[in-house]
Amino acid sequence: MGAVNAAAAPSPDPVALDAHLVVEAGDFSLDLELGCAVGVTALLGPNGSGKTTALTALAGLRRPRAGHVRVADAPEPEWLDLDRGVDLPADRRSVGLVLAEPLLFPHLDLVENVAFGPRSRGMPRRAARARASLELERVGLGDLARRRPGGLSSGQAQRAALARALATDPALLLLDEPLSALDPQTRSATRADLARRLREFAGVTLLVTHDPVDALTMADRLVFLDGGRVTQDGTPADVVAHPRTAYAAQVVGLNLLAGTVRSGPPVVVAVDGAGAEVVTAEEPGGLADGSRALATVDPAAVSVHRERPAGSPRNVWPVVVTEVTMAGQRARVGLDGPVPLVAEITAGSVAELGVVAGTRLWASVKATEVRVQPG
Ligand SMILES: Nc1ncnc2c1ncn2[C@@H]1O[C@H](COP(=O)(O)OP(=O)(O)OP(=O)(O)O)[C@@H](O)[C@H]1O
Repeated sequence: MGAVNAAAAPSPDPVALDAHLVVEAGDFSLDLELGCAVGVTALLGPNGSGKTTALTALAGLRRPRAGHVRVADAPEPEWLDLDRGVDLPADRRSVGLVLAEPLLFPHLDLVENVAFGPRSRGMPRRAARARASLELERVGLGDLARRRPGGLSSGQAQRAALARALATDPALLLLDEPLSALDPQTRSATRADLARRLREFAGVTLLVTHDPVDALTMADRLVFLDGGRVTQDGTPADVVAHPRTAYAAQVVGLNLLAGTVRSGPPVVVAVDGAGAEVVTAEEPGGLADGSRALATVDPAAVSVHRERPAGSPRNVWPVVVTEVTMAGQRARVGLDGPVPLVAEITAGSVAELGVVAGTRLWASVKATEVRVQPG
């Protein structure tokens, strides 16, 4: 049996991006080691923690003081090795870059915008346009190929920016807060399209974001930075189980419930495997009956009670406390019930309700506190 198990054990994913970046910028210093497999790694951290500095150093737009960058699948895999005098210029690094603002050429239509990269790398005009059309199809913009950027919505422009970044077959895709300039409705629809496209991309993606939903829905791995140093590196499940910093706890602390929509009013998400439903006061556009959705609830919006609460809350479930973690005057309380939840309550409530592992309580969430987006 042992031999069978050993044979079946998955081998670790090969490292496709191997980097060590030592960057100094004024008083700030970044010292970051990264080993990423193919897939999406989210880079998270508070303002000024060094996320953008890391991306610009990888792209060759900023020179580290020391370090190395190797990207296994790039045509020229050695991008940086300062000990050996290697520092490949930005235009020879196989990088796609998407920023918060799409920065498309206003006088060119979408096909020409997206064909620009392949053309400038020597691809013949007709082939570059065919490639651009394919990339636009892949992000759902096939019908808008002849439009100029001025005629696009913000979400369409950002999808066009992704198509442009991928049209050169980069080995490394860098996304710096790609959804942060979008309004909430556009943001969730664009996120779903982006996530779908990234799952098909065969290279390494580094996604800088402040948004927990971006990180939890798109990334296979989370790397947390603070003050230019890695504070935690793991899968979303690892970080949820053992967040090492208050920032990480806050990021992964969001209750995220995947399920299927039943159109309303009120709109309901039937949570996968739970036999429970979550009612939302939102009327999310584009979520047809039976479509996949993600409902999110801030732990601070989960109330706990000794008795079944009377009155207005639409979402009320009997729960059992699984664990209590104190952080200053607040406590995070794990709850097992028809839907798994984390509640964040005051230390005073913990004492008042006698909350310890095994306590039976009622949890309630107002329908106005449930956000829903395409899943
Ligand atoms: N050219 C520079 N000269 C001096 N300081 C700089 C320079 N570039 C960046 N910094 C500093 O480096 C630190 C990291 O900045 P960086 O933009 O990488 O952070 P970030 O994590 O991307 O932040 P945000 O989330 O706000 O975008 C900041 O303190 C910033 O002020």
